[in-house]
Amino acid sequence: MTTPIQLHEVRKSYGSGPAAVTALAGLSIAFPAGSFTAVMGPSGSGKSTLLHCAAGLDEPTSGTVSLVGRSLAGMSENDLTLLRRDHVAFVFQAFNLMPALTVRENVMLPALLAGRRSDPARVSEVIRRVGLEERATHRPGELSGGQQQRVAIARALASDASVLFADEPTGALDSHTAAEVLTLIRDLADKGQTIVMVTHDPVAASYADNVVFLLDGRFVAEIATPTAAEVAERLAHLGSLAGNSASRGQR
Ligand SMILES: Nc1ncnc2c1ncn2[C@@H]1O[C@H](COP(=O)(O)OP(=O)(O)OP(=O)(O)O)[C@@H](O)[C@H]1O
Repeated sequence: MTTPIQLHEVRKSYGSGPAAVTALAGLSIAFPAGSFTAVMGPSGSGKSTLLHCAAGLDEPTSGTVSLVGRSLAGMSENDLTLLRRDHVAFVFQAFNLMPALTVRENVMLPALLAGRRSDPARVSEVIRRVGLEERATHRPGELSGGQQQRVAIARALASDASVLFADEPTGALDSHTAAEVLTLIRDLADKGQTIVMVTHDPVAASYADNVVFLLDGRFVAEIATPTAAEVAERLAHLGSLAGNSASRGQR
């Protein structure tokens, strides 16, 4: 099986000297094709930095990243943009929709930016799948948070990207709407997309095939076929360790 996302000994530091912050401390991790992985860990453990480095949105201080079989080291901004455009979809907590465009236009935007023609029937189909067919001509400001996130998911569906990065996709949603959105993300994984989702929510993580836990920028644990209770327990344990290491650092 191929491995579309691979990080090898990735270190990421911000700033320099005594004020430097190490967000990733030599992290090696691989996400196999078609897997749905939740990334968890205490606040500041490096989850978003992992996602940004894996997607080529941020450059590691050292170590290597490969995405859909391409090494990102030394790749130009332009080539990175093209690689993301053709292979990667994003769903963020803050929806990232264009306020002036309708639902339908937002879903078609990645294809438009890539200079590809959208198939109108397919666009209608993905909008129907996320339950927004009656809202297709509305603008994001006229939709609820859950509906806006469903537009972002429809956009990811329409893009046919092989990799989806999601950063707290349900962070702004109530539990019922979050469940709907997670079911849609789960469907994408079942259709073969490789999904990496950062979340604080053990229930959200339980939709994944696998949960990886970070602490202080390192991989520390993993749970396959997780239940929300197992994840919550592990997270509480890591939270207490994070507290200890923070207080050690102050001495
Ligand atoms: N642009 C930046 N400049 C300086 N420090 C940063 C920057 N981005 C992240 N950091 C630091 O790197 C560490 C890891 O941050 P990151 O956002 O990856 O953590 P996280 O696990 O996603 O946290 P949270 O759960 O709170 O979102 C933190 O100590 C953070 O303050």
